[in-house]
Amino acid sequence: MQSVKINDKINLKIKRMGINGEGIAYHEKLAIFIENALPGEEVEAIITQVYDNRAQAKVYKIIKESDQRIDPFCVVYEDCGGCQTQHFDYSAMLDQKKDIVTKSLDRYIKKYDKSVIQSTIGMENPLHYRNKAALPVRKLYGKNRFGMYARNSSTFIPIDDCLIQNENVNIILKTIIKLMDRYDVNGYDPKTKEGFITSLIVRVSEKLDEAQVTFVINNKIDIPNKLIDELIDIHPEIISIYEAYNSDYQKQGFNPDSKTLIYGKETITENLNGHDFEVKTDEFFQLNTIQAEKFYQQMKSMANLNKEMIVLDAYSGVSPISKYVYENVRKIYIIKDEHDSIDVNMTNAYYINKLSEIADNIDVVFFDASRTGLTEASFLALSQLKPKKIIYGSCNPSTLAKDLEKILQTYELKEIKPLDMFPYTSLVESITLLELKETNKDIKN
Ligand SMILES: C[S@@+](CC[C@H](N)C(=O)[O-])C[C@H]1O[C@@H](n2cnc3c(N)ncnc32)[C@H](O)[C@@H]1O
Repeated sequence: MQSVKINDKINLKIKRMGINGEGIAYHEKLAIFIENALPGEEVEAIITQVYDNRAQAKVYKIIKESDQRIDPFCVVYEDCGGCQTQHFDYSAMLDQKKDIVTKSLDRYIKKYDKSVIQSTIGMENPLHYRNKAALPVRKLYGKNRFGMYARNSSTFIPIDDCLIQNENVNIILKTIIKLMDRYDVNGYDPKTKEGFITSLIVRVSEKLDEAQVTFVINNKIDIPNKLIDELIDIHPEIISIYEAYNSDYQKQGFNPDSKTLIYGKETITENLNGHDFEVKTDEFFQLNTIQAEKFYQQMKSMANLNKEMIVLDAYSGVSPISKYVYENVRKIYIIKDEHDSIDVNMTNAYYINKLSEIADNIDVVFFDASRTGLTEASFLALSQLKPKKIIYGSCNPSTLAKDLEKILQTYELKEIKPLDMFPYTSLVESITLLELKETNKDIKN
């Protein structure tokens, strides 16, 4: 039996922020997650859900307000699920991101030196940073609209603009919607089941001013040529247009095999610190161009490379890490996903599918895994290759901490640098430096 039940009203002191941006308080040792409450605040909260090990609540009244509470800058912030921390001072949020990393490690790792966790690398101007939007489209009251989903729900919230998206992404989205109205190409209407465009994906390259558009449809149709012609006439920077299929209008994304190029090139080019990247619509590319440059530079500098070293880029994607480091090392092994294209310019790069293809001692392994953390193959790589250093780029402090619990049996934790890749959200990116313990070096030799 829990100490609270649904609809109970209780006073709570918020101790810290959770990984989804909620305030966390304790009531008779039960953790309660309170949406929109900030660390340091005292609130009267209404319990909305009770689970075995936690409860959820919403703020009924703020009794003591945090000095760091600010007015959100977006009119749909309360409804939209895109941002979670617009009501919190930006620099205070950078401190919270460091704290989120610390609390995640505390859960999994018994003893470590907390001073290894550095301050969060933030943005000078944290607006308009997203270089890509993938937004649902609906026909509402006779008009096409793009929008977002409400927090924790599939309710469509129409928007006209988004202050965290690149400004040209907003402008292109608005042009497409206007042309959809003009040419009677309609967003899906779940009530009438009419219309067929379920979402729009717009990606821009900020350095080279190119743009890519993907129409996601739930029915095989052809987007009229006159719509495409007018779109590229208004926006000559759009050099790549795809159509892709997804039968479930509530799900983001699409089946990569269903995509068809309907105009221009397969890729757009972005440049980070002098390195060009060709990106297809379904390929991973960091969403925040300014922070991506800092992220890769940081990974490189933490590795402290020299021309004698042999390194491994284990989750390479379009190979940003390899491009940043290949000129500073003797040889680089790159593990690619089957769909990723190979860059022929890196003459000391060896593309491999399996670890058994590595014929050298590896000095440094770069991991830049997905949110789910390292795969079994990565742990196998560590136990077989025993690299002297690991540079682990993570976008999820929970899976990072879980992985570190295992890695720290043989490696020493030297440094963690959180980085704000997604301002005004609770997401935390970080880079961790680990070094092989002396005792394990002996075993290898
Ligand atoms: C966070 S992204 C990083 C990609 C790249 N390092 C970058 O910075 O753009 C993770 C990448 O890991 C790839 N990936 C996921 N699971 C993988 C696996 N089992 N083997 C190889 N690559 C994988 C994904 O395709 C994706 O490109």
